[in-house]
Amino acid sequence: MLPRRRPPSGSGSKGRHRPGGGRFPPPCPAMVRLWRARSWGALAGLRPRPDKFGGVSVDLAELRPPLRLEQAAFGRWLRGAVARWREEGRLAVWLHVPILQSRFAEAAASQGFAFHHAEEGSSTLTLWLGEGPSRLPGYATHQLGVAGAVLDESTGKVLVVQDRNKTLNAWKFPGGLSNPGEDIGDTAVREVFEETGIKSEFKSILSIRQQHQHPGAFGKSDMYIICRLEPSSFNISFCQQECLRCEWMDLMELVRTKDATPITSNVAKLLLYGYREGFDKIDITMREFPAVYTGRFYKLYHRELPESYRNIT
Ligand SMILES: NC(=O)C1=CN([C@@H]2O[C@H](COP(=O)(O)OP(=O)(O)OC[C@H]3O[C@@H](n4cnc5c(N)ncnc54)[C@H](O)[C@@H]3O)[C@@H](O)[C@H]2O)C=CC1
Ligand SMILES: [Mg+2]
Repeated sequence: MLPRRRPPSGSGSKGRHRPGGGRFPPPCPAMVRLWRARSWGALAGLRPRPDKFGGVSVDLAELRPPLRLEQAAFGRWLRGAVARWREEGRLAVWLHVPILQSRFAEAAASQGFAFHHAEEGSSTLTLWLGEGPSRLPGYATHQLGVAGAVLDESTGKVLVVQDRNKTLNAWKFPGGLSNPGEDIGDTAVREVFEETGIKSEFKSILSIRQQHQHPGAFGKSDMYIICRLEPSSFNISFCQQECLRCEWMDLMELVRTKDATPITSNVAKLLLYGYREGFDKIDITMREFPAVYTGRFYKLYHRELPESYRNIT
């Protein structure tokens, strides 16, 4: 059960008597609102936090015992809190619900909240309180897959695989899904190693494909990047679970074969062009810069920029 809500001090029109006999003047409405905002949170152990966009965020992981809070009691608390935030002109409510408290998501949904996203241990629901349709940003829109076109320049051969779990056995570059927080080049190198046993180094990005409503991305959009990699080992030891075949194939043969996915054929032609005429014709290279706000570094991918242009101030 939620502890009962106490009326704010000074509620009612006359103020109240103190034990010492003195009288408080009735607090101004702003003070009452502030008090209510604090005590509504405190009552449940919650600390609703305003954000810089005019919203308020509530994390149910902060709920203090009794943990066996009834759904109905939570629903009453939420209804009152939302009414107050609406009065205050808040634009949105973000409600973070630990997975074991999911019964509260049902209570929130019945008051108009909808899922924004879910991670392993919690879900986040939102309610838009502003005018017109919600302007809240959505969650992740794409998944990212990265493959490596590993070219052995001394032989003109490129590393290709056929997936085991596909109905069509077409040649493609080894690759797979990026891990959270993983750099593009690191995904390419890792996936190539996991699937083929070949070690390699990231050189550049060759192509980016964007495909919407991708079945393998749970209906979300799929971004598929193919990188150019340089091999540093050559003995294939491929993953039997993921791959049916794996080999070093002559680049010209890959360009000509009918047994390759269209994207593989196109990128093979691009790679052949770079191999013959210079990789600077095809490479989207990477430079690293310090990020201004976070104190971290980011990677910027772009076509080669001549020194004379880089140094323009
Ligand atoms: N046109 C092309 O050459 C191809 C491009 N791609 C792109 O590559 C990326 C993904 O590469 P992958 O090699 O598929 O990823 P991946 O190398 O990370 O492997 C994903 C693994 O998850 C397994 N898997 C997928 N769905 C599953 C499910 N529902 N239940 C259990 N296991 C499941 C797969 O069998 C596979 O072993 C995507 O961006 C995709 O668009 C994938 C295949 C062909
Ligand atoms: Mg794969």
